[in-house]
Amino acid sequence: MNIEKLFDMQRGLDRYIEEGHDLAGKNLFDQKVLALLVEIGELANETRCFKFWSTKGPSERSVILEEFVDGVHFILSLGIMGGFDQAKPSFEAGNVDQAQQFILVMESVHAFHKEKIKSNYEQLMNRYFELGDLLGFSPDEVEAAYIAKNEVNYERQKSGY
Ligand SMILES: O=c1ccn([C@H]2C[C@H](O)[C@@H](COP(=O)(O)OP(=O)(O)OP(=O)(O)O)O2)c(=O)[nH]1
Repeated sequence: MNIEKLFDMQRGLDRYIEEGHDLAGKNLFDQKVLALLVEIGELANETRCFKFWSTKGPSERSVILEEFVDGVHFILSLGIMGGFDQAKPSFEAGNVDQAQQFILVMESVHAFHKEKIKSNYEQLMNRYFELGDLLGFSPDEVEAAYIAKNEVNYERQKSGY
């Protein structure tokens, strides 16, 4: 995965969205942190990994991957805002299950929100990409899905979404 390229694409999209909504220069940190938490919740819902009370299976892989890369967008965006866009993720998950990894990711979001420092950002990025590994996505698949969704995001902005 070419993470520098994804940071560049994210920078362009963020600028485009902010200019289009007259938000240039506005501090959107809290909104982006909440957006990321919501995306993580939506992702967990699609995997159904915590629904021990149900026999229904997860959503289609492509649906889960698209939710996953929505979160990638907000993680990159937060890294750009904080000046941490040199970060490089690790991809290998530890010995935890999906539900545990979701909780680790959410804890990292809160830690980064409390203290906007490089080590907290790196932990968040690593844990999120490790979650992708646990969900069965390769770095190249994540990159391709990110690029596709980035394009969709431009189209949605252009169509007044
Ligand atoms: O400053 C921003 C704001 C948004 N996005 C992207 C991230 C994500 O890929 C998408 C927002 O998520 P989604 O497509 O789920 O939008 P929604 O408004 O929640 O969609 P829906 O109404 O379909 O649930 O916009 C950015 O990259 N930068």
